[in-house]
Amino acid sequence: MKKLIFEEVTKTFGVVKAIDQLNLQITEGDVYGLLGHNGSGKTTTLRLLLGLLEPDRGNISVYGKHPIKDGDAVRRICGVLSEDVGLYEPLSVYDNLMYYADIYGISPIESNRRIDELLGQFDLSDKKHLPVKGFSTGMKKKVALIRAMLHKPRILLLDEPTNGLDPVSTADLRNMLLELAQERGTTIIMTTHNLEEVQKMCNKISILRKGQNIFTNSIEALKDSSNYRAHGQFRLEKLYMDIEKERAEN
Ligand SMILES: Nc1ncnc2c1ncn2[C@@H]1O[C@H](COP(=O)(O)OP(=O)(O)OP(=O)(O)O)[C@@H](O)[C@H]1O
Repeated sequence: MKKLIFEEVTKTFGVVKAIDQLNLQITEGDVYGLLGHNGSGKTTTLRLLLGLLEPDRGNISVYGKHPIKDGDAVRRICGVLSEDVGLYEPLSVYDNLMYYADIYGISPIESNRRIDELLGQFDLSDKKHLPVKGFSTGMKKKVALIRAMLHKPRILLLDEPTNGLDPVSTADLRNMLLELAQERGTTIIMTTHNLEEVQKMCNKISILRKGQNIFTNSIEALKDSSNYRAHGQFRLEKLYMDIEKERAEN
């Protein structure tokens, strides 16, 4: 099994230590939730993984590749949904997607096939030729998700993927991502504050605090533990609150 590995990684911005001796291991096919308060280092972790930032210390390996030295190769196997969706607003959905398909080096025939397939899955087929400008937040997010998936990446990095999506779209996205992980072995790493969704979607989580990994476990193991139950059911929210409270007291 291929792995994404962070070993004792540190990244500072001036006096701010955004990532502090971070250790993380993510296995191919994991649907991995990166949790933590605002400013705990989640987005910085994703940017380091993509080679968009260089660590001050420590090692990062993405399926055996170095994000800085092998930056292009790493970014080719990654699909990214960033917090700011970054679409060209005056262009249509189709033109936005074709622009990126071309950057990814996908042939026009394959691009058209893939765009139609994904637009269908995201229930956006009838919006194909409309400019993105008038779209709702959730619709723009869907277009950005399609863009991230166009080149069938082996790793999907999703910053707050369900933010702005309605419940039906959230459930559709969850099913689509789980299918990708289970059938294609796509690794999915998501940062989110939506703990209920993490509990439904992820098989493993880490909680970051001040740039450190303060807790890692599988959802399966957590469900078996009796410590984090409310009304007899496992509640990730309870675990999160307990851990944050414990840390704040120490
Ligand atoms: N380019 C930058 N320049 C200066 N400081 C930065 C930069 N990027 C991140 N930081 C700082 O690093 C810390 C971690 O930020 P990061 O964006 O990784 O947190 P986060 O966990 O993603 O937060 P959120 O949940 O709010 O998105 C914060 O203190 C932030 O202010």
